[in-house]
Amino acid sequence: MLKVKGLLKDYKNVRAVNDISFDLEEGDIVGLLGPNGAGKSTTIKTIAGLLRATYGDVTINGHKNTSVDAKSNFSYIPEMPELYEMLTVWEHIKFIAYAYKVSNWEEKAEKLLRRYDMWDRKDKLSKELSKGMKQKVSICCGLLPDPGLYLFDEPMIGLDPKAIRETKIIFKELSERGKTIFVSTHLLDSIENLCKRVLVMKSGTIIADESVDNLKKKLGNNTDVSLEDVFLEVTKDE
Ligand SMILES: Nc1ncnc2c1ncn2[C@@H]1O[C@H](COP(=O)(O)OP(=O)(O)OP(=O)(O)O)[C@@H](O)[C@H]1O
Repeated sequence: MLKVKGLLKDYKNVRAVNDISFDLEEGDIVGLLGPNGAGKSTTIKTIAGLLRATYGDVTINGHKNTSVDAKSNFSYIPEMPELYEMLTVWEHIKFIAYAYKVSNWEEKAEKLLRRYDMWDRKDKLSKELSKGMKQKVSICCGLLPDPGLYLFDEPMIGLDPKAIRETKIIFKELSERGKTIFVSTHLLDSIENLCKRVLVMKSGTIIADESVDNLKKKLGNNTDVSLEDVFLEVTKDE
């Protein structure tokens, strides 16, 4: 579904992503972990085509990531929700529905907004929403077109516990329907039981690409070991 080959991204004087390669298959939920500045957001933005790769190839369902065919087959949900201040929640949803030609969109949108406790706020302007509410709208907009691939950058930040739980349930439902989810996060316990596989980045490179179980085994197969323990161990400075 997603193929990343030899991806390298330089900002002026900074090599943010240094020659990374990986593939994601249909139905995968893969976590992208790493300390601050590791290159997670840059990787996701480059896959989404918002940043131009310095080198390397990214394909989505066999199509180059910047092509229209690829763009119609993924949703990118950014770290900071980017909404139009003077549009209401419902107008955002309608905009996405029209842009992606979503059939039966009103019914789907109502279900999504209800799941995120946003139905009663559908006529509010986005500038009147809290940070968490904006995040919920951003997630609903990403979910509405029902693409094959979801790129989530820190989706849980700012969400209340109920919305975090709902998001995890939605991830599972999407995966069961063969959708692919690539999710960066620092909230390790939020994905521990969700992602079978994690990529760990540090200083622009992938230092681990394994199942959570395998990573735990590397720490002695202790059943008390958490993903947080594993993360701190693999990312510690030598
Ligand atoms: N617009 C930019 N211009 C120059 N350097 C940048 C820019 N954006 C990010 N960087 C640098 O690229 C590197 C990777 O940043 P990135 O935001 O991808 O990391 P991250 O893993 O998402 O971090 P965080 O967990 O803090 O969100 C860092 O060294 C950062 O300082």
